[in-house]
Amino acid sequence: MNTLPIISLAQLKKSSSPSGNEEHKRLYDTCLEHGFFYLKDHGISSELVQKTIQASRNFFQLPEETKKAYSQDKQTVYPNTCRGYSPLYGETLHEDVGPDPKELFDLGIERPHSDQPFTGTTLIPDETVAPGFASCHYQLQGEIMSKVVPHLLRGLAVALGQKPDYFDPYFDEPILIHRTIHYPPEGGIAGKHTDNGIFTILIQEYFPNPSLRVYAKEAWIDAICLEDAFVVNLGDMLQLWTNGLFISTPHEVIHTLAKSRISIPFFVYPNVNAVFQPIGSDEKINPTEIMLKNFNSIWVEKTGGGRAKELK
Ligand SMILES: O=C(O)CCC(=O)C(=O)O
Ligand SMILES: [Fe+2]
Repeated sequence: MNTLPIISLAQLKKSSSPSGNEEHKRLYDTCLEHGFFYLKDHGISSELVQKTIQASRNFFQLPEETKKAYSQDKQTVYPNTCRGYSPLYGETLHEDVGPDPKELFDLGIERPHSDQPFTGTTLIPDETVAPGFASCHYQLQGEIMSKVVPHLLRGLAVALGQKPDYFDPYFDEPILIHRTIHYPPEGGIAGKHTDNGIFTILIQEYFPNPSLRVYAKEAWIDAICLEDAFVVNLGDMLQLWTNGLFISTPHEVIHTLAKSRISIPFFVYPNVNAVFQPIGSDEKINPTEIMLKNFNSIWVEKTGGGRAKELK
């Protein structure tokens, strides 16, 4: 059966040599060929993951008017479509599929408001309204951003033949879209798309049958659930940064099971005012401009996410 590769974060962290180890070589090949992999040995407890999935499930079971008190239009961060609750048929990831039957809540890294996009606080239900929702999510976010993201960035830098700290200056205050999604039973969908950022760390609720599938090596591959492993997929911005070497892979969710499904993707982007030059080019790229265009395409024009327009 065609499956996605498994990469060990602990092995990536072990390397003492500047050119990396066998795991970095496997990561390099994986990023070239699949752009999608499982990440194991990430150091985040499954108890915290399970608690956060359950807290999400409880939030989505609240009455619609309770959830709508935290809608995107109540949020104060610019653009307000990057935070808060979006009901069923809110997001369009592929124009032909149309608005997705799924509901979601977006969090970010809590920072004081500024005139920069994607920067500020989230209006999120407190413990009395949704017990454990904010607290579990922010604890998980803290762990993902300290135990996983910096080490994965370093692993990718070494795999690319760069110094381990190559990406560090661009990610000291990264932008994060931290999302939890609820797919209804027998018909939850996320339309075909690519992710727009550097990479996405995806936690999917465990089910014996897969709902996420990935188009790699000219075939659709099921991203089956592997217990205790996260899914990582590379985004368009890393594809651009590496001049097309590392690939951002199309994927979609078709959830047909009788129980609804929770997933928790963390979409990682560089600092809001970062400017990077794709490897081997003089071009200067502002990631925030790319992000704003993507948000406009998804939420305003409703023409899809990432490179969805190229995917028929
Ligand atoms: O829910 C999933 O498994 C994947 C969701 C996804 O690809 C996305 O929101 O970008
Ligand atoms: Fe995605």
